[in-house]
Amino acid sequence: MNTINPSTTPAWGRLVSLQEKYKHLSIKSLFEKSERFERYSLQLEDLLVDYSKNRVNGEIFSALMDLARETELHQAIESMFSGVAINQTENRAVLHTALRNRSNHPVYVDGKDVMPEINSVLTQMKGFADQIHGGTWLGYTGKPIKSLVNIGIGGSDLGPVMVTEALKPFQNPNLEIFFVSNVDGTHIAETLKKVDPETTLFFIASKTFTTQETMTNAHTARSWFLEQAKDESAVAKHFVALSTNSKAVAAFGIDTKNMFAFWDWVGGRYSLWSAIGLPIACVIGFDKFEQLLSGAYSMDEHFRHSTFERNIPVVLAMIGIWNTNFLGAASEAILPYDQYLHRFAAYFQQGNMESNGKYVTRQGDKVNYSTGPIIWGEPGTNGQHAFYQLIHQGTHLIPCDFIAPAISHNPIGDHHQKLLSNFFAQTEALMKGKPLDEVHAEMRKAGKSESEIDQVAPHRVFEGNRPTNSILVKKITPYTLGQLIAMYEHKIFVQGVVWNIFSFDQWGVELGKVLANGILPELAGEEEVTSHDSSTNGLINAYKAMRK
Ligand SMILES: O=P(O)(O)OC[C@H]1O[C@@H](O)[C@@H](O)[C@@H](O)[C@@H]1O
Repeated sequence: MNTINPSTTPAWGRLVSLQEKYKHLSIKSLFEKSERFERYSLQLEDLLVDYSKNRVNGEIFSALMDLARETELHQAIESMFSGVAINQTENRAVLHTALRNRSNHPVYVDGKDVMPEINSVLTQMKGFADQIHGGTWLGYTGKPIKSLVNIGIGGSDLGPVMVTEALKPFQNPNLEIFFVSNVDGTHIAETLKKVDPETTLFFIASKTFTTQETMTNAHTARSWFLEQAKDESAVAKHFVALSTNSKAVAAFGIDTKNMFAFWDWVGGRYSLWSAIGLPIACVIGFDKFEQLLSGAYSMDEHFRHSTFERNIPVVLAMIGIWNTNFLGAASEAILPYDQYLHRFAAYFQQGNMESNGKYVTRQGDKVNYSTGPIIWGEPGTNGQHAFYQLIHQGTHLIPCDFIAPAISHNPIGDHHQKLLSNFFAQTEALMKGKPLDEVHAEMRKAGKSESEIDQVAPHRVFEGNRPTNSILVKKITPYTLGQLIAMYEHKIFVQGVVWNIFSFDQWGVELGKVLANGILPELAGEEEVTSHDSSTNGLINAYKAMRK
């Protein structure tokens, strides 16, 4: 990977001047040109991305595209797809795209084509998913599996949770799925209350198979299971492992023939396309899982081969960079107008923040510009009645992505039209705002007194000019969901390339883990702890006193 500091490129310099030149640029005024929507929207099959409601004009857009070129994005894209070890701090390739490479053309890592291994795990997954989905995999007392429990955390949890929720309309009604991630005993305890050991299958999902939370929950699940089954040999019918670590899987007591492998070149937060996706394949069926892969593949092809100006992930990423680095936005909201997508923002909170929450450049210095934004969001319309106040009238600039399907899986009465009327109205409102004279006129019309108008009118003003993207898909299907996920994955990738950071490691999660491991034995006895600063000592000792 190159080590170009984006802030030293000519394009960045131009963007700095453009920011000054267009500091009063109003999005509304950009719409005086009638072809704005046609020029500033892109379509890939049934996915439409409208980025016209951004504070971006032709000059800014072309400087952003130049910035992508000057930071050698094209070479970086090729390096990722072709298996170069671009995750340099871990010396690994980054090949979630190979997992969904439906062309099956060879992809080489260290001179070896990885496609045969990928295909062989997919075949193994199909064999297993068909039995679970078809009700022919039987538990130790001969009953079909009804309940699936995925035990995993971070990337080994969020993807399968998000996708199984998003694709609930495609779920086999004979199966129910649960996810246990938190080491808080409540999570596993409440889940185990709902399932029967005779008809439950546990997926122990962990890339490393060493993660404290997952191993703790897995051991608890195993003990709970054996209390009833009383026979170690029954474990094989009820526990499977999704991991890269066959030794640790065997040591846990799961037969490696019940292990579904993946590889170190699959990042945790990019792993739902790998064996980590097995629970998805079980509940929606393997054919639908393949459609999810195909959707992602279609976005991969679009991303790899489209010119930057017509490239959806590139355009979204560069507009995000404009908002972050030139307009000063510190966060981005993802707002799906689809209840099934209720975990979508949480999924990309990890995807984005673990990937691009970095202040060290690829050459090891501190960056002199902002990097990854804070990602958050909830489904519309719920968010409208909660936090949109701040998006409309707060002091922070919060660029938002609005996502909606044209066709609902639940076309009841006029629910969907009401939902979508809000989807359309919000981006319009955020752009147009409402000036003081309009508020005055409205209040006068409503017969308000002049003193009331003076007092209240300023509070009813919306300054508008708040940037949004609108993403409309025909329907949420495995295919379109695959496209949407891959679109955001590549957006994150592009931004990491431009920001000159390493997007595929996550050293920032380590320190807390190490300190917790040191504290754990200190919590065992009654003696006073003195090994930390006075706050940490004070808290630990207060905890010990309280638990007596
Ligand atoms: O899949 P395992 O190895 O259990 O890791 C689970 C998660 O752990 C966290 O600390 C992060 O590193 C995540 O990226 C990862 O997805």
